[in-house]
Amino acid sequence: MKLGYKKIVVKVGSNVITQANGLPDESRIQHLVDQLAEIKKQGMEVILVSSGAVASGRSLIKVSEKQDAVTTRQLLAAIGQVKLINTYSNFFEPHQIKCAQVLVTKEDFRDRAHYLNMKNCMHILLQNEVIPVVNENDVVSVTELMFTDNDELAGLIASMLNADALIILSNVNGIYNGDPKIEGSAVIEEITGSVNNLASFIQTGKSSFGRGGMVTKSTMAQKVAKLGITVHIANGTTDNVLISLLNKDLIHTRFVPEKIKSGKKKWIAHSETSATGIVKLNDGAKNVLTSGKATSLLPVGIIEIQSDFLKGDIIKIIDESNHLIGLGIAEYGSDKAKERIGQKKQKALVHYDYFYSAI
Ligand SMILES: Nc1ncnc2c1ncn2[C@@H]1O[C@H](COP(=O)(O)OP(=O)(O)O)[C@@H](O)[C@H]1O
Ligand SMILES: N[C@@H](CCC(=O)OP(=O)(O)O)C(=O)O
Repeated sequence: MKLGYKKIVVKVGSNVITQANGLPDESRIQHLVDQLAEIKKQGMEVILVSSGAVASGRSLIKVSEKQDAVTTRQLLAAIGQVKLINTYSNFFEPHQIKCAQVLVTKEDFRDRAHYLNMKNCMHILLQNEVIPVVNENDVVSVTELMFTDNDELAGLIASMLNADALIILSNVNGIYNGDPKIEGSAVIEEITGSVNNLASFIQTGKSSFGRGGMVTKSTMAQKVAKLGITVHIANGTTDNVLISLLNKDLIHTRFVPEKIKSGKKKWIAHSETSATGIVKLNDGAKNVLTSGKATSLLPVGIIEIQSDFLKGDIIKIIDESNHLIGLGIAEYGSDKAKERIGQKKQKALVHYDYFYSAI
């Protein structure tokens, strides 16, 4: 295959594997499995992030209209995930490939011990030639505990496993420069760096069974590409989509990766929600820190500690206008940091190796 990746994460959206009538599209699932098996046989490590539990559940049980949305989703996902994983398992079997169910929550990425347990488990599955099939644990992840959607989850998995590429399969050919339904809109084939006006192209509506929509897909894709992982958004309903994409024979959107960041930086990049402290910098410090050079955050550039933290905590670093500059791990607590505000020749609050620039 022309794209010489060694490890890829493939995310399949609900729409790709659900028919218009809401029932699972088994022939589509089988076709995707056949392609994944082919890719694996070529020597690539494959991790699948698949949505579709709720949609599968809908085909198995009729839910009372009186039931609220949260419990309905729990019920459908709990029943549907069994069917979803069985369908994958049955389709992988003729290829002599085993798949494994990995259900995760946001909490598993926040807690470093959980994170490392999950990472070790994934490694052992891959070492044993098993394809992990990952989904959110929708039974316990409700309301604010949920991922924005499985695109966010796929981005986290790709970062955690240092994948070469993340392939997001949706029901459109990629990100269009206008409404995909309107004639004249075309697929943006390559996106480099942070494109400020990207969101303006995207309609806020989502496809019928999806959760996050294209806006969250593009935000996540830019963040993941910044960590050094190529992100592709392509149409999962196109025949042979994965094989064509990997052979550079498909029109779709590709996010060009930046320089590869370390595993620790990748974890920090996705840890904004678990940050405790908030540290405000002056413009001079902001410029140095975001210049791309290896520089640590020194107390001389700090103008305010807005929220307390302990040594080892993730802290948010903001500029004078309160915009996020980056995230880092504190080398000491906020008590010491407060004493050192604006002072020269003090130990760095965040070492360069543990700083992730969000700009
Ligand atoms: N500029 C755009 N380019 C591509 N798709 C867009 C754009 N604006 C809005 N969309 C919508 O985003 C949808 C895909 O997102 P989503 O519903 O989250 O899918 P999935 O279930 O695959 O995660 C498309 O079906 C499309 O209608
Ligand atoms: N975990 C849910 C999927 C939620 C989700 O993000 O869906 P999608 O936007 O189609 O990728 C399920 O399996 O039904």
